[in-house]
Amino acid sequence: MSVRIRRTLVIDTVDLDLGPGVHAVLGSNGSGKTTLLRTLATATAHSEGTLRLLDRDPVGSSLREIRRRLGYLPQSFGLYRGYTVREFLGYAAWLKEMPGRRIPAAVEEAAERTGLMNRIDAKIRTLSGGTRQRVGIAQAIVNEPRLLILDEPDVGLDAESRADFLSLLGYLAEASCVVISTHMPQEVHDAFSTATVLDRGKVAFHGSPVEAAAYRQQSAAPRRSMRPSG
Ligand SMILES: Nc1ncnc2c1ncn2[C@@H]1O[C@H](COP(=O)(O)OP(=O)(O)OP(=O)(O)O)[C@@H](O)[C@H]1O
Repeated sequence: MSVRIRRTLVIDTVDLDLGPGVHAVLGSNGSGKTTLLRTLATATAHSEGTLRLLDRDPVGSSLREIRRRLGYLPQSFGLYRGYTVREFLGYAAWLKEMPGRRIPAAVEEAAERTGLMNRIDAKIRTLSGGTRQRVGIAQAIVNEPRLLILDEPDVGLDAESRADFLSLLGYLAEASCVVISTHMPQEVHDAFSTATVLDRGKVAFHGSPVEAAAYRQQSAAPRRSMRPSG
């Protein structure tokens, strides 16, 4: 499938089949990572080819069904600063059309999994940047999504929070397809299921994260040798 924004072909004939697991989308700035993730999250429509999400075409009532089972953390997102964490997560669950009786337990579970229980009744405006990022992750997982799209979720997380986050990803990926755009170090990618490297909107590489690292090193090499010496 391809995605055009205005007239520009931003995603060019990307052909991927992703199942349960953690799938990294890598590439330099402007390569199309955010656009691909927005398309998988149904925030941007694809313009050519076919897109199937959770075995459905993202149109009409199927689109609504996909969104119920989708979690999305955009690169930058708005938080209701006057809400408490509990209120905000409850609102996110309501937007996902979760049954009202299930929402309180789902909110606490998402807060527990993201280490937010001790701040669950704090107003969002009082939270640090890293804690707000955890709220962003919590809102993405509150409905136990089967498709989870995370655009640079580790931004602002300290080393301990990142380690917790990676074990959370491992747990979620047992049953769900997790697609993550990240600038995390290579050794972290090695635990992921696949890595896709985008280059100007095309898939330049798709395979194991270890092979992706070798590919990226190789493709970066000529550029390094072009640096002026001295
Ligand atoms: N709304 C838009 N209008 C015009 N061009 C856009 C728009 N959104 C994205 N683009 C262009 O599409 C290309 C891919 O952008 P995208 O944000 O998807 O890349 P990215 O790989 O996520 O970059 P980064 O790592 O900097 O976040 C860029 O050239 C960008 O300028």
